[in-house]
Amino acid sequence: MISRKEAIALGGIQGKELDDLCEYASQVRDQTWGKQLTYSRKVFIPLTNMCRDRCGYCTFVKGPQSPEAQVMTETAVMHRVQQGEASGCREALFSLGERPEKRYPQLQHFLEHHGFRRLIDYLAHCAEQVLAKSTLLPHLNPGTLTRNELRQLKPVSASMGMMLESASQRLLRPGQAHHRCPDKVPNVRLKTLDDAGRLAIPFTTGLLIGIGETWQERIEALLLINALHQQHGHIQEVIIQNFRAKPGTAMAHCHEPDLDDMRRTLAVARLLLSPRISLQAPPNLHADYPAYIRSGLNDWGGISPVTQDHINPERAWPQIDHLATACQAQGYTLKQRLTVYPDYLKRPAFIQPLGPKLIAMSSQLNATDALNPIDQLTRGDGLSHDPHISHPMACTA
Ligand SMILES: O=c1nc2n(C[C@H](O)[C@H](O)[C@H](O)CO)c3cc(O)ccc3cc-2c(=O)[nH]1
Ligand SMILES: C[C@H]1O[C@@H](n2cnc3c(N)ncnc32)[C@H](O)[C@@H]1O
Ligand code: MET
Ligand code: SF4
Repeated sequence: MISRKEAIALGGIQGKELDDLCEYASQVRDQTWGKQLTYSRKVFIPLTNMCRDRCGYCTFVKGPQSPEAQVMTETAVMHRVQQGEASGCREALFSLGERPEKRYPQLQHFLEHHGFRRLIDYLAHCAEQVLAKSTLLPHLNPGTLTRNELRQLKPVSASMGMMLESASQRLLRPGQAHHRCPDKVPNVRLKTLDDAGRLAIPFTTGLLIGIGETWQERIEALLLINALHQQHGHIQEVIIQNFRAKPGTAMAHCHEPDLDDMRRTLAVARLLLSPRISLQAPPNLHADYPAYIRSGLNDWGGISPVTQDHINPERAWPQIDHLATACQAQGYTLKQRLTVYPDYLKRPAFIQPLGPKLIAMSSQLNATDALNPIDQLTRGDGLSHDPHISHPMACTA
């Protein structure tokens, strides 16, 4: 483990020095997580892609005038969930725009038409339906939430998440990634993380790397996350996600972080964060699995046999057997996990009221895993033209 001062001094290291740092981070990972890497088999549910923010890197967001703007109906949600069940998924990842109903009357009308006041109420309802009618566990990623909203969502989810992205205030200035994004104000996001801890919600957070933050700001963000975890014990995983530049966004021409930058950041994250916080990087946003494994991560996050990564739709998921082979070549097995990590199953406050269901699913997963460790995953999605996904205008008649 390293100090803040040491971490800051590691910015820019390369070559042998960087190799040694990564080796140290890998040893620390191995001591806690052993020779096993994990992933969660999931379906992606983009409940709506409308959002009141406009992050400079985001292609997910669509304005109501766009033909791609959508709100998923409950039928569409359940259809996708059933496809996920049939493909061995255990997680329904709800990821959506932030408070779009505050900006767009079309969305308000959709909600009223279906008997809901706020988008969060509709999200809670859909998650409840998933729990009642399927074996998938909801993981909710709707962005910033008040303590009351978190309290409302906890009983209908196994875990929740929200990327801190960055703790840099600078990124709110004109020309920066979070200009005019009220939900990306670092103190607002840190408050959500703190409230989630007070309510004992197993929580995922992380940093988006390469959106204009400095190395020192990255370190400060990791330390803030770790401090909240030391207070509440609720940060189950930290995602280190590399920014990908996308055509049509404000940041289309910005530099993407290079492999050394990601290795350095993963290794320092492993050495700064509490060892029991899972360290995750998505496998579909880069090409070098061995280098990532050798930088100290222990988890690949959610991977879907059914749906695209709707945040990065141009980046296909790897086939699980391919990923498993890459892990094996480095001396690691690949294991499916639930959206909530095993540590929390021993802590009743974190799994109320779903505890018995989660514990049963965890044992069942371990039993199946012993029989059938690797399944084939198909590429792509084929759902982008899902007839059940409605244009909001079509629903507000
Ligand atoms: O497919 C994706 N899954 C994303 N996930 C899902 C994640 O990989 C899994 O659902 C969790 O690992 C479940 O524990 C996120 C979850 C969060 O709580 C916060 C941010 C993300 C970001 C992404 C993402 O960009 N793409
Ligand atoms: C769901 C998460 O996806 C991430 N996200 C959004 N846009 C991009 C991009 N261009 N590249 C990589 N990650 C992105 C953000 O961190 C968001 O919180
Ligand atoms: N809008 C939320 C956020 O940025 C959820 C992920 S992006 C679709 O945190
Ligand atoms: S990243 Fe999330 S908050 Fe930002 S514009 Fe996209 S959907 Fe909205």
